[in-house]
Amino acid sequence: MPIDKRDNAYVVTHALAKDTLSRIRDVETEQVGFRKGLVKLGRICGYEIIDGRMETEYAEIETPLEPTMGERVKGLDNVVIINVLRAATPFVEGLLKAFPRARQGVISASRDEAAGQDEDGSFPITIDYVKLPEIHEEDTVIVADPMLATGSTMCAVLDHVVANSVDPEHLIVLSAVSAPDGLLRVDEEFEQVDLLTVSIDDRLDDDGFIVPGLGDAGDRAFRTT
Ligand SMILES: O=P(O)(O)OC[C@H]1O[C@H](OP(=O)(O)OP(=O)(O)O)[C@H](O)[C@@H]1O
Ligand SMILES: O=c1cc[nH]c(=O)[nH]1
Ligand SMILES: [Mg+2]
Repeated sequence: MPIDKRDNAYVVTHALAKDTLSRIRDVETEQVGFRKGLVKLGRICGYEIIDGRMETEYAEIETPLEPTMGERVKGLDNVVIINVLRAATPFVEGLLKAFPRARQGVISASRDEAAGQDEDGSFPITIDYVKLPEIHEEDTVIVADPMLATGSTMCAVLDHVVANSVDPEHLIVLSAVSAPDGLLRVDEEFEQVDLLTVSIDDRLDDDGFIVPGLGDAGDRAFRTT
């Protein structure tokens, strides 16, 4: 079963997704390996979304030899991918291999870690740039961010995505690693969202980092500290 239901979220259980995540968790995996791993994970997750969330339909096709019935994925042209800068960039590169004709949106969001966490554990989020395509009823919208920790970033992002837009057919929040707190928060604030992740980790540490996690995804992918 490639996608399993766990509490309020769905988990991508493809063996290659688990293998790839284990490789990028490894502290010895340097920038290039880390970034390539995130690209690969995005591609696998894209294929799993097609398999688990989209339908196929029969279509007449003409091979060089004779007409026959084939199957086509419905709605492949109605996919919107939203890239939450910056750590989602390699993840989205992989998703685009599954959805090459996706319309794309970009939201630049970052946790203000210097300001510290509020009493409820959430971070203030700075949003610098928002550019979203028009969202239609028939769309599958995938909001991609490899890390869902406290959920502060994703909730701030979703505020922009749902504002002034119709309810799309699917609104999927896709992450590689999630903390239970973040999944709970997004689920409580946006009940229409389908939460999909490769791993639900144990907990958050005192700095709001996912444990065991993989560290700071943006820093590891962009070689900043
Ligand atoms: O669920 P949260 O507690 O909000 O944490 C998750 C967010 O934190 C990281 O981004 P960061 O702010 O480090 O920015 P970056 O992607 O530019 O590194 C990560 O990429 C998520 O966007
Ligand atoms: O564990 C975490 C939490 C937030 N952002 C990351 O990159 N990693
Ligand atoms: Mg971010």
